Amino acid sequence: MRIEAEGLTWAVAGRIIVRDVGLRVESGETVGLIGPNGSGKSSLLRCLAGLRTPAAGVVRYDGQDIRGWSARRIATSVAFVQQAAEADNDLRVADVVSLGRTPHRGPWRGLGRTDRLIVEAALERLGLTGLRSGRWRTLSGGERQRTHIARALAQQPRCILLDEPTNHLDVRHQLELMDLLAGTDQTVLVALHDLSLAARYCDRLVLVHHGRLIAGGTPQEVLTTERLRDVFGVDAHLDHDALGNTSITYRGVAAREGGPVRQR
Ligand SMILES: Nc1ncnc2c1ncn2[C@@H]1O[C@H](COP(=O)(O)OP(=O)(O)OP(=O)(O)O)[C@@H](O)[C@H]1O
Repeated sequence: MRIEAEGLTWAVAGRIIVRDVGLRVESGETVGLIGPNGSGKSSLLRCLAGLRTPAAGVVRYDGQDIRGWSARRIATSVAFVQQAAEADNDLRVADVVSLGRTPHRGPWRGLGRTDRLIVEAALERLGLTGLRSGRWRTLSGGERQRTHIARALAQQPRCILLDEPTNHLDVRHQLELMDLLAGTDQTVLVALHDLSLAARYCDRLVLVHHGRLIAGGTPQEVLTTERLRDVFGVDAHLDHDALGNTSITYRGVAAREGGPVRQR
């Protein structure tokens, strides 16, 4: 599914948070959304997931304006894995993942055989089969995060939006998740702070700064020493090899004009 935004603007309490964003993620692409803290990544993802009403502009799924769509209709197309997603404390892992089937069945109907198979497959893909009976309140941060990603997969959306899905994961689980996202046929837009992961796994990156989309393209095109300094405030050395891999060595916080130089 293609997901796009045109002239998208969202404001709260008189402050513009997402400013005139034009973005297009093609069917099957894995696109990384990068930008410093507070630049508007989560807000943009929420607008794209239909959770925020834009002040201006439009969000389209496969060319269709989603204005007026019900939450359920949106959820059959798009799954959103939020940063600090919560779930009822008493639920078991498998129950949380089963919630992903709700848009397809309605809240009060039990799971059918196909639903159960889909839930089992999602548990397995996130390595949660052994934890299926674990209680939510007993899970680690990373286990909760994987559970929410499994719920999103069980939803069988055509597009997955993820907000910092790797922040609680150990290195192996980070790589497994990124492999999964890059390998799926679904359209993926994923906000990431880890620029090396973003460069390694994403087909394209889009860079948000002060609510505006200021750059988009291949990781090699978007990640430059100038942007790392000007947008992220760090001095870094970038190596883009012939195979398209990028390695980033951070040297320190970029010196502010008139400020102290802090380098290691
Ligand atoms: N509901 C809201 N009410 C008031 N301010 C908000 C609201 N949602 C977001 N903001 C503000 O909008 C700005 C962008 O926030 P957002 O969470 O979209 O950024 P982000 O790029 O995802 O940040 P981070 O990388 O820290 O998660 C922040 O200054 C935040 O305080």
